[in-house]
Amino acid sequence: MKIKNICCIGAGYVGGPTMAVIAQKCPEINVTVVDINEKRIEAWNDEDVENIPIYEPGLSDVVSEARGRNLFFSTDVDAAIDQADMIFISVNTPTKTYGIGKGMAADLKYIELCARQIARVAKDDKIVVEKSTLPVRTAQALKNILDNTGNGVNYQILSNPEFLAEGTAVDDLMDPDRVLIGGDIDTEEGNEAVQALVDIYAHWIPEDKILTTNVWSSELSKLTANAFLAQRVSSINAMSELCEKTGADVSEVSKAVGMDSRIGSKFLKSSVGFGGSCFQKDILNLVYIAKSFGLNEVADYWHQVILMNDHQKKRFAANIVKTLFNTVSGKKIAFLGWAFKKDTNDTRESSAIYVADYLLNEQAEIVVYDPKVKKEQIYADLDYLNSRSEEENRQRVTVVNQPYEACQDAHAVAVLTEWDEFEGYDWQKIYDNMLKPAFLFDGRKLLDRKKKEEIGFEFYAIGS
Ligand SMILES: NC(=O)c1ccc[n+]([C@@H]2O[C@H](COP(=O)([O-])OP(=O)(O)OC[C@H]3O[C@@H](n4cnc5c(N)ncnc54)[C@H](O)[C@@H]3O)[C@@H](O)[C@H]2O)c1
Ligand SMILES: O=c1ccn([C@@H]2O[C@H](COP(=O)(O)OP(=O)(O)O[C@H]3O[C@H](CO)[C@@H](O)[C@H](O)[C@H]3O)[C@@H](O)[C@H]2O)c(=O)[nH]1
Repeated sequence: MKIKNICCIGAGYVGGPTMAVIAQKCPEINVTVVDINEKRIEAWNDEDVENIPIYEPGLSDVVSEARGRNLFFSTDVDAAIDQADMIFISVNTPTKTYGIGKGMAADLKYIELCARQIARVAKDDKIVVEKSTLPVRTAQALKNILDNTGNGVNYQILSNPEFLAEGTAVDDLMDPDRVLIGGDIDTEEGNEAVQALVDIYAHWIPEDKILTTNVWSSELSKLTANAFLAQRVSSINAMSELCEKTGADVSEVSKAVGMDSRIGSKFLKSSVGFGGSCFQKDILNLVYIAKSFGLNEVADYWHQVILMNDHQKKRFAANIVKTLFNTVSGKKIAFLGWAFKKDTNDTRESSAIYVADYLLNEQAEIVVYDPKVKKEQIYADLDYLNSRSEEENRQRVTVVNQPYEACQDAHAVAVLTEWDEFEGYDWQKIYDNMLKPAFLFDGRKLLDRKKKEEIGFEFYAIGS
């Protein structure tokens, strides 16, 4: 079966980059990315490709090559569903904020809406691909909705979880460690659908990296991969606190440990805690699934990864207060970085938000500089926590476009994101313009301690 038209519902951090790369690599397939968010679609269609809504290194080049040729962004969801042979669902699946499973389970309302819309519109057979990260066995629910509310057409449901990391999305999509496709591999129709998706990826990915499994293994592998990755960060962060007490240095420990080929060197960088839209949400979802099967020990085991992460953010903030003579009230703290990691404008679950909230509760004044995050986003992140009034957030937090301005007259500077440019700043100039003693807190182990101490900074870095 040859796919001619693809529709992707959801033009976010996954739908946008993933479809741009598929369109670039498969010029004979028309790819239409649709979203109900008009502003987002408008930005994807902006004449100036630098204004697309998602910052990812290399993404604007891919979009400008394919956009208008075989890559389209639209708000006409029905038309795109109608024309497509294959429909990717790439909508958000956040943690539930209400009702049963509040604070733990994945909220599947957007997924269900997509399924109902597909069922209503589709007039011929479709392959529906789960691209969003979903609880294991969601495909069953999708199939039920499609079969029971549809127009009698046949659906094949595939699971094709996305493993890209933000900040490296384009590289990850061009050269992934693997592509995972789950389908109904016990039937001929199921195999045909799986093969149709394999054929798309095979345009640029070696077939030995394209893994096919049953649907449930595929769905669960995505949650498992994120749980393992986040667990490594929490494990090294747990060691960072012990390092600080014992004179060990967590960078040295992680290098020594990571050189064991059985352990490996990646994802052992201690930090002010992991952020991002995925790890916390997906582990909470895993914990909820385990609990719902009565597997309490399994649930508690994974939950500890989150608790450790909460502790890491809190202790970084508490250490700032303690070091600044037990009070930050009225003191100016400069934040370098707000995004949850470098090379992205995404701030979802960024540790910076929680560190700021803690310090604001201690009546600090915060000035933020981030190379890619917009002012409105920073205020929206703080307002979302509902810790204080929106007016107070705007009074006490200032957002500037220049790092030296952020650090001017500050009592302390805190590095919250590992943007490359931070180490290259004129730190002598920053020191000269700060109040003394000038405190520097490195939450990312990015800065050279020796050089900063030579300048005169009182320097604190996670894990040493
Ligand atoms: N962000 C990542 O790095 C990443 C990586 C791998 C997997 N995932 C998973 O991919 C999924 C999407 O994540 P994201 O970061 O792209 O989310 P996102 O919030 O950036 O994008 C989702 C988009 O879906 C749109 N949408 C929601 N309901 C819709 C509907 N009914 N019709 C049309 N559009 C609708 C929203 O308006 C939004 O623009 C999630 O399940 C996430 O867990 C994310
Ligand atoms: O050694 C490390 C590695 C990461 N982090 C932090 O962990 C968070 C997550 O980083 P990363 O995993 O690189 O970014 P994400 O975009 O959240 O990607 C994760 O989540 C995605 C969504 O499910 C998956 O697709 C990816 O495979 C998975 O890496 C960030 O705050 C990082 O700063 C560390 O503190 N130390």
